[in-house]
This record gives sequence, C-alpha cells and structure tokens, in this order.
Amino acid sequence: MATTETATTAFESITLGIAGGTGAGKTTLARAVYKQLGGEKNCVYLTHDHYYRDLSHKPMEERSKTNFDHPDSLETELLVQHLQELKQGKIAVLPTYDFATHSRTPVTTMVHPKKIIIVEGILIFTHPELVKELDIKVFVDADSDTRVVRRIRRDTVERGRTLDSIMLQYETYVKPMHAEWVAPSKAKADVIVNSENGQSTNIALAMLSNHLLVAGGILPSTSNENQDR
Ligand SMILES: Nc1ncnc2c1ncn2[C@@H]1O[C@H](COP(=O)(O)OP(=O)(O)O)[C@@H](O)[C@H]1O
Ligand SMILES: O=c1ccn([C@@H]2O[C@H](COP(=O)(O)O)[C@@H](O)[C@H]2O)c(=O)[nH]1
Repeated sequence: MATTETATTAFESITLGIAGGTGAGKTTLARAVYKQLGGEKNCVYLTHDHYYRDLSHKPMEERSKTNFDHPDSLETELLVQHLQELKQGKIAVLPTYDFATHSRTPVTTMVHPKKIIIVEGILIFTHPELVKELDIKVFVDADSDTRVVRRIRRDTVERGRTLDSIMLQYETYVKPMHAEWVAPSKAKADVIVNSENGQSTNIALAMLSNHLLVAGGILPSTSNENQDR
C-alpha cells in the first residue's frame, strides 16, 4: 500500500529504557545493546546521570551531602524534552555531568536522531512523563550485597570516592531511596533481567537486540504473520 509522507511525519524511533538500582549492571547492559545494534550508526544513548542538577553554586561540602538518589536531584524534564526532540527527527544538545564536582560541565554533545534510543538510569521509571516515552522497559536486578560491592569498586576507581564516603552515602541516601523509589519502579518493567547470573544477562542481550533490530526497522522481520494473504 502506498504511504503519504508529509513534512510533519514523526521520525520513527523505538525507545528502550533500562532501570535498576545502583551497581545492578544497567550501564553494562545498555552499552552491550548499543554495541550489538551498530553503535552510533543506529542508536542514541542517553544516560539520566548526565541530567543531575548543577550544584556548582554551592560550597563543595554541601554538594557532597546532597541526596542524589531522590528524583528531584535530576532535571528529568530536560531528558523528556530531548527524547521528544529526537523522536520528532530533531537534533538534541545533551548536557554532561562531572561526578567529582557534582556539576554540569561546559561540554555538550550534539546528537542526531536515530532509529533506536537507549535511556538508562536508576530513577527513569519513577517519572510518569518519561515512562510514557519508553516503548520497552527493562529492569536490571541484583541483590543489594552484590550491588554495593560493585559500587564500592566502581566509585573508588572511577568516581574518586573514599570507602568511608561511599558507605556513609549508601546508608544515608542510596539504600533508603532505593527502597522508596527504585525498587517499587520495577513494577513498570516489561522485562526483568537477573544480573547475578551471566547467562540471564546474555539471553536478555540477545533477545533485546533481535527485537530492536526488527522493531527499529534495521533488519526485516522473518515472521510470516504480517505478509499479505
Ligand atoms: N552481570 C554482571 N556480572 C558481574 N559484574 C557486573 C555485571 N554487570 C555489571 N557488572 C560490574 O558491576 C559494576 C557496575 O556495573 P554498571 O553497569 O556500571 O552498573 P549500574 O550502571 O547499574 O550502576 C561494573 O564494574 C561492572 O563491570
Ligand atoms: O554527583 C553525584 C550524582 C550521583 N551520584 C550517585 O550516582 C548513582 C547513580 O549512578 P549509577 O551509575 O546508577 O550507580 C546514585 O546512586 C547517586 O548516589 C553521586 O554519587 N554523585
């Protein structure tokens, strides 16, 4: 059947949201899906982490005592705006965030619309307007002991934190906010991935990649269901 294209036709893209607690393996899964789907050729990768509010106007001591695990610490409305721009076929100018200084950096990234948009973050399923924009919602799950050990390793190496500061932040904010916001948001997920288990992650990666390649129009469907009879 012939289709009529107009100047207002929305750019066709499919959005994958990956949520889960800190250290669950969201970034690892999101990067693997991105790579499997052809990287920047076919995908845009948006991390909620880049939308933390800029705290550069506050003294450093005050900044580090902020509750970064509450939804209000993020400028989610800007992420929603960027997703909508990309879905409309527009370029989006993304912020970047420095975890060491708890501030936005002057660096921005200009991204072009692509067929697949991957959005990742601990709190992405807690914001109703953002949830509405996500076509496939995946929650990466791991036991809290596993997650805290992973976080200690990562934050000491990559985010310049001391063990004491990680433990204090975990007890004060990360753990209670996980219980209040992140864990209940699992109910929004279409798929739950057990990241304790390497096989579960590999199967999820293969299934998500295959589904997105077809749904994003990168590979034709092999199913007969939609063929003309
Ligand atoms: N399935 C997994 N098995 C073992 N280690 C993992 C797995 N997924 C992630 N990790 C490790 O745990 C750490 C945190 O993973 P990351 O993907 O950054 O978590 P998140 O983005 O959810 O905070 C990283 O060092 C990563 O290599
Ligand atoms: O300035 C900041 C901003 C955030 N955090 C912590 O980051 C994690 C979320 O990132 P993951 O990669 O999902 O772990 C969140 O738990 C915040 O506590 C920070 O420490 N400093």
